[in-house]
Amino acid sequence: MAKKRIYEIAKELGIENKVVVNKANELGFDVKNHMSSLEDSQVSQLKGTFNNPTPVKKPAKTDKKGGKIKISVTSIRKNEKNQDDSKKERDNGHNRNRRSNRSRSRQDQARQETTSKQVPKSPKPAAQDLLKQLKQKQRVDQSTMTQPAAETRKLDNEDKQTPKSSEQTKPSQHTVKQVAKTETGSATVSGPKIIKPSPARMKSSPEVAPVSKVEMAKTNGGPEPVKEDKRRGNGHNTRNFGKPGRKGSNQNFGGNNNYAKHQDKRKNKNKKRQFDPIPKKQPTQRKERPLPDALVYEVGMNAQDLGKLLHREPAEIVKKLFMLGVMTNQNQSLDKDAIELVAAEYGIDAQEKVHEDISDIDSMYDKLMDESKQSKHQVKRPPVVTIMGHVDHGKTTLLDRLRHTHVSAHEAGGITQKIGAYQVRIDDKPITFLDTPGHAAFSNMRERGAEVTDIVILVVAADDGVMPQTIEAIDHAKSAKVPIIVAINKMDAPGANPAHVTEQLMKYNLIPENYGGETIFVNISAKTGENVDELLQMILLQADVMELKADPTQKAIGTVIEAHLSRGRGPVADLLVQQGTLHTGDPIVVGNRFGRVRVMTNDRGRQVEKATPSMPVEITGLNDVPESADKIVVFDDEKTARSVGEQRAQAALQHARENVQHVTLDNLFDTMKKENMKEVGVVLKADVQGSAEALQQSLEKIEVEGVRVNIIHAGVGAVNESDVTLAAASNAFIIGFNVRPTATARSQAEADGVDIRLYSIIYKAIDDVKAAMQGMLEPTYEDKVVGNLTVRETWKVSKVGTIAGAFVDNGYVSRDSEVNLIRDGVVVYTGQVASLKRFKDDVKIVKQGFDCGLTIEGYNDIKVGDELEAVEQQEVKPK
Ligand SMILES: Nc1nc2c(ncn2[C@@H]2O[C@H](COP(=O)(O)OP(=O)(O)OP(=O)(O)O)[C@@H](O)[C@H]2O)c(=O)[nH]1
Repeated sequence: MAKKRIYEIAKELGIENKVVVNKANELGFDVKNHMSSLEDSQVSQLKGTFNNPTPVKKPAKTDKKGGKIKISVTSIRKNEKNQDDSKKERDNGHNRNRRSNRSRSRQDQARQETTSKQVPKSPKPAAQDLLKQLKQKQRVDQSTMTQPAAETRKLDNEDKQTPKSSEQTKPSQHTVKQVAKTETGSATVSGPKIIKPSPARMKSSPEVAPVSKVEMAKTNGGPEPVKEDKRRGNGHNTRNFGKPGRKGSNQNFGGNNNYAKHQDKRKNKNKKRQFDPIPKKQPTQRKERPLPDALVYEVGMNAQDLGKLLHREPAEIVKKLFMLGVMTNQNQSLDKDAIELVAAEYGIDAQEKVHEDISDIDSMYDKLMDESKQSKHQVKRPPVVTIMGHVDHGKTTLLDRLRHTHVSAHEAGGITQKIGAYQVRIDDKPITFLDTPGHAAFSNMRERGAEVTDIVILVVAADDGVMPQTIEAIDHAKSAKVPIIVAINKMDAPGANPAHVTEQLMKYNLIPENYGGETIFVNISAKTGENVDELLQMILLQADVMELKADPTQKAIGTVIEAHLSRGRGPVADLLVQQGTLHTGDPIVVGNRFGRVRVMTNDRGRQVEKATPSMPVEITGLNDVPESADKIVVFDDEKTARSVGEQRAQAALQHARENVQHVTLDNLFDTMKKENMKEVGVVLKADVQGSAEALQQSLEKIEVEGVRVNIIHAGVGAVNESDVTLAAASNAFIIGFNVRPTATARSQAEADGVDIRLYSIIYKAIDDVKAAMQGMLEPTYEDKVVGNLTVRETWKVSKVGTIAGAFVDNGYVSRDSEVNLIRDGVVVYTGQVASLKRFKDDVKIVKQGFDCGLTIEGYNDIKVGDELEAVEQQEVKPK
């Protein structure tokens, strides 16, 4: 048999180590401390010296006050814990607890020694009674136990009867513990106090509940009862509970019953986990959603983005890319090739999503226009007509006639609201006329990208024929590829010669049908209304040929014809709906403005709820006045419309700032006042250094009302691009003295709006700058020959004088022109044009290739063959 150490013997005897050591020494054994070991025979001898060979029952504690002895289960458990944990304590080195145990043992022993002298070695009657009660209760509990639990209990008791060391018997840790508890429990029953043996406490007491609920449940084969760990954290330091190696200082191993309970619970819990009959819930299998038909991607997406689109895990995408030779992680942006590889790997198409700039309403307009042209919902729409022609040929008269006869005649009360366009009805078919005659309006609209006109009506006066502006109108219409209907007007006039006009027009490739051409000619009188209906019919015919269609189902797009600010109604825009249908309340962006269609009025002044294609309407509800030719696009919501409008307005403002007008000598005075300038910037270039310096000194001396000249740069040589760039950036102008700008500098200056002034006399430059700063710079004018004429005929008319019948060889002559009369190469006379006529009508201007009749103020000696130079004064900038 192995040797036994003193402390083991002491433990068995329930005596303090020191006492045993002393006794061993008394017996002559070689014992130094509690760690000293003894032979088996020595142990028996030593044990024999103690009167009580069985473990000593400690005397019950006497209550100081009443002398009443209380035995608590807690105390019992504390003691058994002391016993049970002593080994653990050794290992764990919890000296503090050990010290406390030792001191407690010392006290107990001292008490025992005293008590052994005074009282018999048995528990006090009161304590015995209590124990009895306790045991009785336990028996009751035991009898109520389930059969398997009782069996377990029985087994346990059997174990108790055949005590074994914990090392030898290890059927299960729990059982060992229970056995240990049972052994020590009987020895240390007389422990400290407990007030009330609660069932919970009894449960963990070795005598009361050797079998835990867990075990009971296990034996039953049923599921473990729900753990009653409700008190967890109640009065405990829950942080450190049950964490081996992290025992907090507040954990009292020696006497903390709660800790023991907790340990039990933990063990039970672990066992429960180990033997839980309920199978663990399997992780739910993730159902894979089907792949999309196509991968609509944007360059720069990462594996996570693609995972979302493809309904796949990002890791799977990364893996796929890895297999394809693309090393990436989930967050790394992927290029087009990598994304398309992934799509191909999944066997689906890849479509790149092109980012659409919603603020680019011009592109949106074009896109919607194209879409509507492809639409299946297209229906016939009214034609949009512009009337063009030479001055005084009757455009306004025709428009007035149409408006009054064909609009007001059908509407009671006539036109109440004049808007920039109106609809005329013939046989109940509407025609939209733009109410702005002349090619200027047409070309202005075109210049801004607005092509709203379907048909041009070219008005030519039958008594005048083709005139310069007629030709211009033809050119404009042709370049816009808009078909022309010729209306030969003034058929009622005495000198009307439609055949002549037709002949003239044929030169411009406008060939009437009866001459084998395709152009429609209608002879009308805007004044009398003759054939005006026929003209309208011809417009409808032309429209039919053109198959003008639109899709009224889509969102409206249109163009502003005119806009103004109304005092009562705010910004008002006259617009033409070109495709789709515009509804009241639609959120819109118009050019750089935005809003919601508040009130919509048609060309007859009636409020309407919707406007269909080719319908001119007036709308209110915009945040500001738009410009003519601005595009209109409808948005889904007002918020987007607002943000787009604001974005566009901001961009326009930025653009305007970039194109800010630079200071020039001409605007210097105004700019100084407006911008509160303190100095005038000048870039100075001269032929020689001396001139540059002289000019610089003179200019820097100029001071007008506290404003001085600041020479930003002075140098020698031609004005070059960098001078222009510098001047543009510094809002300065350039003075060149005896130098010229280079060709590129000149064009750049024009583009940037930089003023270049060239001088060859110093004082002239200084005077000009001074005068400009004082706002007294006079513009320079120069006589310029604008046309050359040859006198072909002369008439002498009384009271009028001599009328020269002249032909304009080149350029033009106007009513404001001055003429030089040249005879045999000599300027004989210079005077103002007194009157200018074409046939019988006064005209403002006669251009190259036309005859005219003119008189010269104060000069009648005009002869056939005389040459006339038409001269006009034009403002010139020094070169
Ligand atoms: N006899 C006659 N005179 C006409 C006819 N149509 C217009 N006129 C006259 O021609 C002149 C000019 O007519 P407008 O309608 O002002 O001509 P316009 O082309 O609009 O002229 P601008 O506005 O200057 O471009 C006016 O005196 C009209 O009365 C017509 O059919 N017969």
